[in-house]
Formats: sequence, C-alpha cells, structure tokens
Amino acid sequence: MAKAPVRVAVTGAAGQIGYALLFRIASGEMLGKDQPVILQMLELPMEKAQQALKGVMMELEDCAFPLLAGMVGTDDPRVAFKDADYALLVGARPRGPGMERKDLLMENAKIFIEQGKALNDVAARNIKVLVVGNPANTNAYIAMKSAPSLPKENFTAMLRLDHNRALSQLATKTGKPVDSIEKMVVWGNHSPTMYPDYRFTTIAGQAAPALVNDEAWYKNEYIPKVGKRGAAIIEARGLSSAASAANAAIDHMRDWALGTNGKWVTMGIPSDGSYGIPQDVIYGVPVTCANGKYERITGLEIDAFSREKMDFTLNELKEEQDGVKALLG
Ligand SMILES: NC(=O)C1=CN([C@@H]2O[C@H](COP(=O)(O)OP(=O)(O)OC[C@H]3O[C@@H](n4cnc5c(N)ncnc54)[C@H](O)[C@@H]3O)[C@@H](O)[C@H]2O)C=CC1
Ligand SMILES: O=C([O-])CC(=O)C(=O)O
Repeated sequence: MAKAPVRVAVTGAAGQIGYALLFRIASGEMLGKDQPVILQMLELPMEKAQQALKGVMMELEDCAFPLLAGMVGTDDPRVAFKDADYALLVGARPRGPGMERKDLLMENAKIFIEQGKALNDVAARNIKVLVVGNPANTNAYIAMKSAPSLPKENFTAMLRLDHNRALSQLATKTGKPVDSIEKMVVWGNHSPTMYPDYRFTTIAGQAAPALVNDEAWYKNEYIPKVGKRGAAIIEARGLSSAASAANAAIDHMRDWALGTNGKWVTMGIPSDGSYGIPQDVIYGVPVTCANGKYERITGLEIDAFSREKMDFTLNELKEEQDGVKALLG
C-alpha cells in the first residue's frame, strides 16, 4: 500500500539553500523514493520574498514530481509548521565576508524564538527539527527552549556539512575513497572552534592517525581547514555555501529518518551531560541512527588535547547562550 504523505516544513524557502534543497526533498532523496511529501514553505512577509517563493513553487510544479503530494507557501510560521513531521529551519540572514557566524546572533535569535513558539503550538508532537540558519547550534537551543511542550531531543543543529568536509579532506590527504572512512567525529559548535577528531576514525579498516602519520598536518592544517571552510567558500564565491549545505541537510534528515546502518555521523543535539558538556547545550557529537531516533556514541576516551579543544568550542557556545539569555526570559 502506498505510504501516506508526510509534511515537511522549510523556512527561507526562496533563499539559496532553499533552492538547492526543495527539489531534492520533492524527488525523494531525503525521505525515500516511496515517501510522498507535502512541502510547507515559509518566507518573509515581503513582496519580493513572497514573489520569489511563488516562482520556486511554479518550478516545483513544473518538475511533476510523483512524490510531491501538495505544497503550501506562506509568510506565517503557524501555517508552515501546522502538523509538520519535519522542519528544516534555514531562513535567517547569512553572514558576509569578514563576519563570524556569531555576529548574526541577536538578529537571528528573534526568528528562532518566534518559530520555536509556533512549532510548540502547531507541529506534530514527534516532529524532527533541523536548524541550518546560523549560528545554528544556538538557534536550535533557542527554538528548543521556546518550545517547552515538545521533546528536547526533537531539536538538532547541522554539523553534517562539517562532518562531510572532514571526510573529504581526509580522503584527499590519504588518496582513499570517502566511503572507506568510518567513525569521523566533529565535536562542538558549527564555527571555527569546532573540533574534527580523527582518533577513532578508520580508513578501509586502518586507524586514520597511523595511516596519515602526520600529526603536524592534522593539528596545524586539517583542523583549521575544516573549521574555516565556510569562510573560504564565502571568500571564493562571494556567497556562503548553499549546494553543499543543502546536501548536508538532506544527509542529516535522511539518516535521522531512515537510519545509518551502524555508521557514525555527527549531529548537533541537546547534551545529556555526557563528555562534560552541560545539559541542553546543542553540541556536535557522534551518533548512530535507527528507527527514527539518534543515539549518541558513549564512552569515548577524551585525552588532554581533546578536552582542551572540546572545552574551547563549549565556551563559545556558553557565551552565545549568555548573549541570548535576556531574550529567552
Ligand atoms: N549550518 C550550516 O552548516 C550552514 C548554515 N548556513 C546558514 O543558512 C542560512 C540561510 O542561508 P542562505 O540560504 O544562503 O541565505 P539566503 O539569504 O539566500 O536565504 C535565506 C532566506 O531566508 C529568508 N528568511 C529570512 N528570515 C526569515 C524568516 N524569519 N522566516 C522565513 N524566511 C526567512 C530570506 O527571505 C531568504 O530568502 C544562513 O543563516 C546561513 O548562514 C549556511 C551554510 C551552512
Ligand atoms: O560559513 C558560513 O557562514 C556558512 C556556513 O555555515 C558554512 O558554510 O559552514
């Protein structure tokens, strides 16, 4: 029997990530080739944004996707999130050259308070929320805190682009295929303080640190390169990453919904206090996914170098949280 359609809300639907994302969701790349979807798209209540959204919806129509069971375009979060099973919160101001993601904090915080409240009131109770809009971890924290009647574990932030960047850079260094790499971890904040940790990583079954055998490269080139990749893209394109960000959002949601078959992936999730990360901080950790749930990998040894790195990115998250404390009341 054909599956019933699920409702997928996407905010910032007429933006550059939205444009790279919606067509892939509608073609079944996110939730499976047998899963019909209803797209519920939110854009700003401004003539230009609404016109652009209309154009995107016309193009979606023109693709005649068999899995696209319906579309809603709106400027009202309560319409966009009504009964939504999935929400991809992309809509926010992106940074430009010379800005850090946390420079967007106050401007974007208000958006995530309003949207958290709307999710709280109208979304499906088991909704899966992915925050892409920057600063993604803290925005996810704000939305989670603004939605007290939804389970906290429903709120996640996107670290998958960082995870994928970490895989690719390691594949290039070692000359091995990306899919031979397992157990990559990117701890912490989606910011240059993130900590790509290859201590548990294997490449075609071999331990990555031994195979790479170049600690100086790992510490002085690899870690900063992965952390600053977003800025390098802005520098090169004049615009922030869009297709790769949309691709990572698809990976994140697909894995959460359909499972990872035991493979580790990185998700920003509310901390349960493990690894010395205070409760509720949205922090990148390794997880596996099965049956529509993620489960953090526990019991990994944290050495002195890692502790320092993990605390550094944690401190930045604490500062961001402090910055929005007054707004959260
Ligand atoms: N977590 C991650 O790995 C990444 C996050 N990002 C972030 O994703 C966000 C979106 O990036 P782009 O699509 O490139 O930006 P964009 O400016 O092209 O699109 C954003 C869209 O969101 C809309 N928007 C703004 N506020 C809104 C609101 N309150 N409700 C609904 N729609 C709203 C705008 O009208 C615009 O169409 C930015 O915050 C960017 O920094 C980008 C790349 C990677
Ligand atoms: O760097 C930015 O502002 C966009 C982003 O988050 C990324 O590409 O990682």
